[in-house]
Amino acid sequence: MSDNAEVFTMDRNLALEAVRVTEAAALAASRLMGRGDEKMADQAAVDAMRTALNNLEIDGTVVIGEGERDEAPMLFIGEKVGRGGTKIDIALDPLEGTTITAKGGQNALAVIALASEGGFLNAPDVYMDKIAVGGGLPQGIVDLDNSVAENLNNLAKEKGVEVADIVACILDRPRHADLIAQVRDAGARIMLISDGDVSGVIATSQPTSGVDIYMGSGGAPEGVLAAAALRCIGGQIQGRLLFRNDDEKARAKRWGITDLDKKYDIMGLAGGDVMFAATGVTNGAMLRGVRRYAGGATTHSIIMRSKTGTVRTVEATHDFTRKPSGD
Ligand SMILES: O=P(O)(O)OC[C@H]1O[C@](O)(COP(=O)(O)O)[C@@H](O)[C@@H]1O
Ligand SMILES: [Mn+2]
Repeated sequence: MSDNAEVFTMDRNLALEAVRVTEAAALAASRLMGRGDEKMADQAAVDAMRTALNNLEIDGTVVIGEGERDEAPMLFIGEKVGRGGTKIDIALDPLEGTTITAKGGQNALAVIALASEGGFLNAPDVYMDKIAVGGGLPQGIVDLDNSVAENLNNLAKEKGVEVADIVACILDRPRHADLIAQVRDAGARIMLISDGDVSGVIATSQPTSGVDIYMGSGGAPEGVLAAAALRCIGGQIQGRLLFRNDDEKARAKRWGITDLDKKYDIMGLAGGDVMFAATGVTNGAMLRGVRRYAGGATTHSIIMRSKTGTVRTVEATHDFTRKPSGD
């Protein structure tokens, strides 16, 4: 983290501006819900998010984006966005849940997080092993280096419940077969999700979601975004990058990561002053999806800041007859 990040405070109004950015991406992606074309839905979200971002009075740098310049024509890592102003680092996922959207499933989001310069881990697009729990629990109650059973038992004890009452949210992937078996052996319950672990991690901090712990590997960029959300809403997350080959290791090194086995805590993933905004694309546990009707649409968003812990939900009505682009 740069020295700047320690002393720098983001303009709080920026949080309210950020929601326009996720609203625009969600509105665009939602038009393609259930159309079976992930790429088209993603591209629509990317285009809309980029246009909205470039309207903000910031000197923004995309730190977590759509990929490296050669593979992502827009919102690539290192891309400068905004009309000029405060220096801000940006982590974004214009469509978190491309497959969900293509199938019209649950919990697709348009997501952005802002940090003071240097706040985010420059995570390459590799997998990350993650563990997360909600707020109000003692620091270190779960740890990536503990066994699955140990984590579940400690969490149950702290929450004053049986292990059988604990629900672990895990991405439904063959790579998680062993993890799932260990959770079952420990006696806990499981909620398997098809995609969308930003939403899965945030669910740990929401009592109504029924999720107590998130476990397993997903995208590293999504780990950074989820950490930003938990910084604001409360909760703990740890992440460790997972590399499948030398090329992925080389990528990490290119972004200045020297210790490839490092276990990152929440501040290591998203430090300094952080803001997080998300708009529902499809219906989910936290947010309703975009609803479209003649001449307009409604969006449902959440915006939050680490500095104050204020969490706002914003319901917006968009009139396409007056604002055709929906931005
Ligand atoms: O599908 P994989 O390769 O297991 O990757 C998991 C990652 O993909 C997602 O499910 C969906 O992400 P995208 O829609 O942005 O591609 C993330 O939530 C998760 O971190
Ligand atoms: Mn994603």
